Amino acid sequence: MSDIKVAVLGATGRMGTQACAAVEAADGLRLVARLGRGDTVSAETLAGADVAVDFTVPAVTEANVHAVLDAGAHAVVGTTGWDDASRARVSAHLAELSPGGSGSTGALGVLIAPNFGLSAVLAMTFAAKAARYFESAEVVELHHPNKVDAPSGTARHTAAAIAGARAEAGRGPSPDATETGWEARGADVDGVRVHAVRLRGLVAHEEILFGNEGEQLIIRQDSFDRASFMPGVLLAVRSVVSRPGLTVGLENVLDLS
Ligand SMILES: NC(=O)C1=CN([C@@H]2O[C@H](COP(=O)(O)OP(=O)(O)OC[C@H]3O[C@@H](n4cnc5c(N)ncnc54)[C@H](O)[C@@H]3O)[C@@H](O)[C@H]2O)C=CC1
Ligand SMILES: O=C(O)C1=N[C@H](C(=O)O)C[C@H](O)C1
Repeated sequence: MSDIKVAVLGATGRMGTQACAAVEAADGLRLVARLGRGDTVSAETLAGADVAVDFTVPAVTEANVHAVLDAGAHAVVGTTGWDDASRARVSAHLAELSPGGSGSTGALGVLIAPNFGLSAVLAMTFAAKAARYFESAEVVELHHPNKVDAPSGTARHTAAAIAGARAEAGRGPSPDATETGWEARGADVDGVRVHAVRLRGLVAHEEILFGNEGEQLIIRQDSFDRASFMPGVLLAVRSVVSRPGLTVGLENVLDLS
C-alpha cells in the first residue's frame, strides 16, 4: 500500500512542529508540505497531500478546511474555535462534494478532535458516563499561559457532553444559590460552569468535578508534554482516509462513543 501523503498547516507552531516530526517518523506516512501563516491553502501548496492536518488558530481553521476540501484532500483538525454553525458548514461542503452520500468511493472526510490525547479522550468519555448520576457538575481546565482561547476546546466538548447526558436523564441545572459575583463562577457552556486557569509551567490539563450529597467524583487528566497528542494525531490521519463525512471527537475512532 502506498504512503499517505500529509501536509501540516501551522507547521511552525507548538503543535505543528511536533506533528511534522511525528509524521516524518511514522511508518506509512510521508510529509509533503509544511504551511504557515501567509501561505495560501490550495492544491498546489498542498503538494498532492491526501490529508492536511490543521494546527493553526481559531480565526482561520474553518477557511483552511474548506480550502483543503476544494483541493481534494481529507482534513484532520486539532485547532479550537469550532461551533455548531461552522461544523454544519463543513458538513454541507462535504455533502456538496459527495452528493451520492457518505459511503461514496473516494468521498472526503474531516475529523475534528478537540483533544488528541488518550487521557483527555478517556476523561471526556468517563465524564459523559458519570454525568447522569450527579446533582452537580463543573469543569476546570488548566493550560499554559500562551493559549489564546478560553475556555479550551476540550472543556467545551466535555461540558457539552455532560449537558447532553444530564438532559437525556431529565436532570435540571446544578444547584447554585449565587446571587452576586457571577463573574467568579466561570463560563456557562450549555448550563455547565467551566473555569479556565492559565499558569506558567502547565501544558494542558482538565478536571471534571461531580457532586452529590455526601460524595464527590473527580476525573482528572494531564498532558505534561505535547508528545501525548501525537499518537492520536497519527491515528486520525490513518483513519480519516477511510472515514467519509464529518467526525467530531477521537472517541468515535477509538470506538468509545
Ligand atoms: N486537538 C488537540 O489535541 C490540541 C489542539 N490544540 C489547538 O491547536 C491550535 C494550535 O495550538 P498551538 O500549536 O499551541 O499554537 P501556536 O500559536 O504555537 O501555533 C499556531 C500556528 O498557526 C500559525 N498561523 C497563524 N495564523 C495562520 C494562518 N492564517 N494560516 C496558517 N497558519 C497560521 C502560526 O504562525 C503558528 O505557527 C490551538 O487552537 C490549540 O488550542 C493544541 C494542542 C492539542
Ligand atoms: O492550546 C492548547 O494547548 C490546547 N488546546 C486544546 C484545547 O483547547 O482543548 C487541546 C489541549 O487542551 C491543548
